[in-house]
Amino acid sequence: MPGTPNYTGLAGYSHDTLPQVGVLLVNLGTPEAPTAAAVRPYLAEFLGDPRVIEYPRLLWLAILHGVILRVRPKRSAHAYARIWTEQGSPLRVGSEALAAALQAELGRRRSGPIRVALAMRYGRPAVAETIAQLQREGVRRLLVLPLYPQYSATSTGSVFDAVADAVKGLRWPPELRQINDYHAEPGYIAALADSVRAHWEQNGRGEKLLMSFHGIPERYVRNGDPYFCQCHATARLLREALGLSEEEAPLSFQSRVGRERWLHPYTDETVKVFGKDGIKRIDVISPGFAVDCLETLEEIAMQNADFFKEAGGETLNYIPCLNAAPAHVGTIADLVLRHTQGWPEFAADYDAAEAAHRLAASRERARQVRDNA
Ligand SMILES: C=CC1=C(C)c2cc3[nH]c(cc4nc(cc5[nH]c(cc1n2)c(C)c5CCC(=O)O)C(CCC(=O)O)=C4C)c(C)c3C=C
Ligand SMILES: [Fe+2]
Ligand SMILES: [Fe+2]
Repeated sequence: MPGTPNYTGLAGYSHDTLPQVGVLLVNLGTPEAPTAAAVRPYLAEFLGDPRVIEYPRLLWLAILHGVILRVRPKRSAHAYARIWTEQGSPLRVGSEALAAALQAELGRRRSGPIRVALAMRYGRPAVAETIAQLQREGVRRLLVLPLYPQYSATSTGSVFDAVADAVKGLRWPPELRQINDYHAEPGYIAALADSVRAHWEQNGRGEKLLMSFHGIPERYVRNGDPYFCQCHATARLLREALGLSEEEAPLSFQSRVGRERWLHPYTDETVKVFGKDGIKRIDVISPGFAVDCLETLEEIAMQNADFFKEAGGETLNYIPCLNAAPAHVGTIADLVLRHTQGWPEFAADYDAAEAAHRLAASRERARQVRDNA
């Protein structure tokens, strides 16, 4: 029996629409405002994601809604207020700038039609609404690029879930490709190394270069998450690029939540040990974040800087994320070009003018067939 369609689609399909390639950048998401009222729904969605908290479901939802969402939003809002800008949350501002710069860079490097869009895994613009919008704009092939250099089921895996959910409801899903990670991408490592050298030139050099990555529960790694290994690989490659030893440039994990054991060593404990050991000056970089956010600007540059000083240190210099720096945009564009190879509209020899010409000719033939009928 006909009724409401089970799948959404675009009415009025016509053979003469030029298909487009789309690139969907996805970052974590961030609250709409630095207030408890705005942080609560964001945290409810984030911490309600079974990829993030792998715990017996009903028990966890009871703890989340009964305890955590009553306490944490206020505390988090206070932290967000310390880094909020006139344009909004740094994570949003930085991600939007990166997406705009990538669109411009791809336009310079390829003549084929390509549309870059940005979605957030939690909050807005949501992955599903962004994919629907891309479809309306004619995107038939879609490359998904989560803005997480290292793969984790909790971050990248969750983005893939959201994409799968979004296309499940579509009558004609786009052709899909997904980038798992870019933790060892040579251009990415070189861009990080250059940013460290530039920082040293401008600010002088600390006694240590601490590479701090977002942590995850150790249990997830035991159960097969490659995140720990990929963080170590990024750290080793960055050390090699800078000619530093493991002692000069150690690795640590930040941002743990809850009582479970997370990946070690912890960033806060590490900077405290440095301070106690008489180290006066350290540099900290976060090679697991594409753009600056709460975890870098507040947790590293403010909180951990305080921990270091309280323990006897003098200066913690935070080295910013690559954000929309040209070297970062260039390496992401390289990734996109490599992963879209073979897609006709995006091939090296694609000629947009020729395609438009052929399209016009086919439209004209269709009109003649109609008129003769
Ligand atoms: C409790 C579990 C969490 C896991 C697992 C986790 C993994 C994870 N997170 C990022 C990137 C970011 N996390 C950010 C903030 C943030 N992370 C958690 C919890 C987990 N993250 C919370 C509760 C928060 C919110 C802030 C707070 O209340 O402390 C951010 C910054 C967001 C912003 O708005 O600026 C990023 C980015 C990765 C890459 C990751 C796994 C590898
Ligand atoms: Fe996180
Ligand atoms: Fe944090």
